[in-house]
Amino acid sequence: MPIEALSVQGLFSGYQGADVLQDISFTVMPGDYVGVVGPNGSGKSTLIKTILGLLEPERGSITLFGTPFSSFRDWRRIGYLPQGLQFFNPHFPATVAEIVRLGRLAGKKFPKRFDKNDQVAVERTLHWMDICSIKDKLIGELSGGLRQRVLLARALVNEPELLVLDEPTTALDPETREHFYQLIYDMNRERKTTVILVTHDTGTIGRYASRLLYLDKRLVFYGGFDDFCMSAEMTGFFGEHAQHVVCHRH
Ligand SMILES: Nc1ncnc2c1ncn2[C@@H]1O[C@H](COP(=O)(O)OP(=O)(O)OP(=O)(O)O)[C@@H](O)[C@H]1O
Repeated sequence: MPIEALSVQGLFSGYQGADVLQDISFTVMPGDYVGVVGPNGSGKSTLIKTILGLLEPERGSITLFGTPFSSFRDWRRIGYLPQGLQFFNPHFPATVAEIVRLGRLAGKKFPKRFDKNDQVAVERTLHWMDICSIKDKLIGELSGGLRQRVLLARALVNEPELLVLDEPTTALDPETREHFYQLIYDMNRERKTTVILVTHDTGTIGRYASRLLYLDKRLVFYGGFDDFCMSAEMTGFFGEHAQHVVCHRH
C-alpha cells in the first residue's frame, strides 16, 4: 500500500480564533488529481494555507508523505502556486530565470546560496516549460499567460511530487487557460505528480481531475467524479443544473 501524499484528519482552522474549516478529513494518494471546489468564502484557500503551514490549525492533524506536519521538513517535495498573482507588481526587477531560481530556495539551509545544481535545475525547468527564449526578460514585461507559466516553472523547479495550485487560471483567457490545464494534466499523467487544484472552473475541472473535493466550510463531498455525478444525494445538494455543470466531462 503506497504512503498517502497527504492526510488531513479532524481539521478545524480559521482566523483570530473563529473556525472557517470544521472537522475536515480526507486523504490524497500519490498520483491523485484532486479538484477543490466550493462557493466563495467556503474555505478553499484556508484549507490550502493550513495544509502548507501558512496558517496554524485550531485542531486536527496533517500528515505529509507519511510524516506528521510538526516534523516535516522536506518542502522541496511540494510545489505551490498561490492565488492572486494576477496582481503581480509589473515593475518587479527580476528576470524569468531569476524568478524560477527563487523556487530553489525552499528547503535550503542557511546561508542560502545558489550552486551549479540550482543552475542545472533552472535550465531544465525553463526547457520543460518551453520558456528558454524569454529567460532574460523581466517578469513584468510578460503577458498574463506567460507570467503564469513562469510562476508555475518556479513551483516545479524542484520536481515536486505534490503540486498545489490555488485558482491558477483566474487571469487567463480561455485558450491559455485550456493550455494551462492540459500542461498540469500531462504532468499528472506522465510524471505521476500529485495535484491539488482549487478552482471555480467547475465545468472544466471535471475533464481533468480524478477526484472532487467539495467544500463548504465542512466537507460536503470527497470522492471520484463518477460517484459524484451518479449520487442522488448530490443532486439534492447542488440542484440538477449545478451537478450537470460539474459532470459535463466532454
Ligand atoms: N486573513 C484573513 N483574516 C480573517 N478572515 C479571513 C482571512 N482570509 C480569509 N478569511 C475569511 O475566511 C473565509 C474563507 O475564506 P477563503 O479565502 O478560505 O475562501 P475561498 O473558498 O478560498 O473563497 P474564494 O472562492 O472567494 O477565493 C471567508 O469568510 C473569508 O472572509
